[in-house]
Amino acid sequence: MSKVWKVAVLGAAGRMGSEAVKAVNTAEDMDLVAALGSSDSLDEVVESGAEVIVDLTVPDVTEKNVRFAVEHGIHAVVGTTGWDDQKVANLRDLLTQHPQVGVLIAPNFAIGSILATEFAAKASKFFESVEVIEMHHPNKVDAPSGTAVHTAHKIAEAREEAGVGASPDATTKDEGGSRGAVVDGVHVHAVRLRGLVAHQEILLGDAGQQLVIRHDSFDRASFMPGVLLGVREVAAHPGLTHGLDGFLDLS
Ligand SMILES: NC(=O)C1=CN([C@@H]2O[C@H](COP(=O)(O)OP(=O)(O)OC[C@H]3O[C@@H](n4cnc5c(N)ncnc54)[C@H](OP(=O)(O)O)[C@@H]3O)[C@@H](O)[C@H]2O)C=CC1
Ligand SMILES: O=C(O)C1=N[C@H](C(=O)O)C[C@H](O)C1
Repeated sequence: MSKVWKVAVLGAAGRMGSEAVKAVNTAEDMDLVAALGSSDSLDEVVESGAEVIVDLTVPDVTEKNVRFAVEHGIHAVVGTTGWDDQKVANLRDLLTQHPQVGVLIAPNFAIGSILATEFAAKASKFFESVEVIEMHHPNKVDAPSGTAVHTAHKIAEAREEAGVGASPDATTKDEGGSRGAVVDGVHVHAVRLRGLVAHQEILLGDAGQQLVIRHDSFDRASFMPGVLLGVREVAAHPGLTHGLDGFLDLS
């Protein structure tokens, strides 16, 4: 009999959380021991004997939830957005005091999205210009998306390593932020539209040519294999892993 993971889902009544509850309940190597909403106490996680939490809550509370888990020796798989540099640095500090605990922060659990980000970062040193467009359902509370921020970061890293300069841009007058947010020097545009789930395009331009790398999540089912992989792997990776690509062989 293989290991059966005791899992607590936080944000269990939400769009992602409710899918995760179904996915964990369907996985033979997992046992859903707690499903928490916003009015439940985190003490339930400890009382349930959970070995791993899956955090799919809201940007304002995810840091508190993850800190609680780490302080109680519980691993964490985190899909919630809002992990800025300061929060990530604080978490790294905390994990040094709990070296046996693993935390995965996954800006996106969908394999296609992870590959799109990877391909875009690889391609970006060959093109003078690069911009990101993320498109989501209108109930999303944060912009730009965590995936777009992560993608911009990876692109910026790859271009810096290759010695590629900033994308050319003659704009001197931008009425109302028409050129979007600038994340690590990469312009990021956010669309919110009824009917959408989660979509991203990376536009790469050079003299006389354009490459567009696009990923679409049409259903939240697309995220579930990644969530389950995270639960199965996180304990084997103590410390912080930022991006599910850390658990995949993309070489
Ligand atoms: N990494 C990935 O692949 C993906 C990540 N996401 C991210 O996941 C997060 C959740 O998205 P989504 O499901 O659409 O959002 P929802 O608003 O549908 O769900 C959030 C849930 O969290 C609950 N919640 C709020 N505070 C707490 C708390 N303190 N403890 C427990 N539960 C709490 C809310 O409950 P209540 O209604 O009672 O307030 C709600 O049910 C977002 O940050 C989103 O960007 C989304 C899709 C994919
Ligand atoms: O809120 C969402 O829906 C999503 N959030 C994540 C993000 O901000 O990148 C992941 C995915 O894009 C869906």
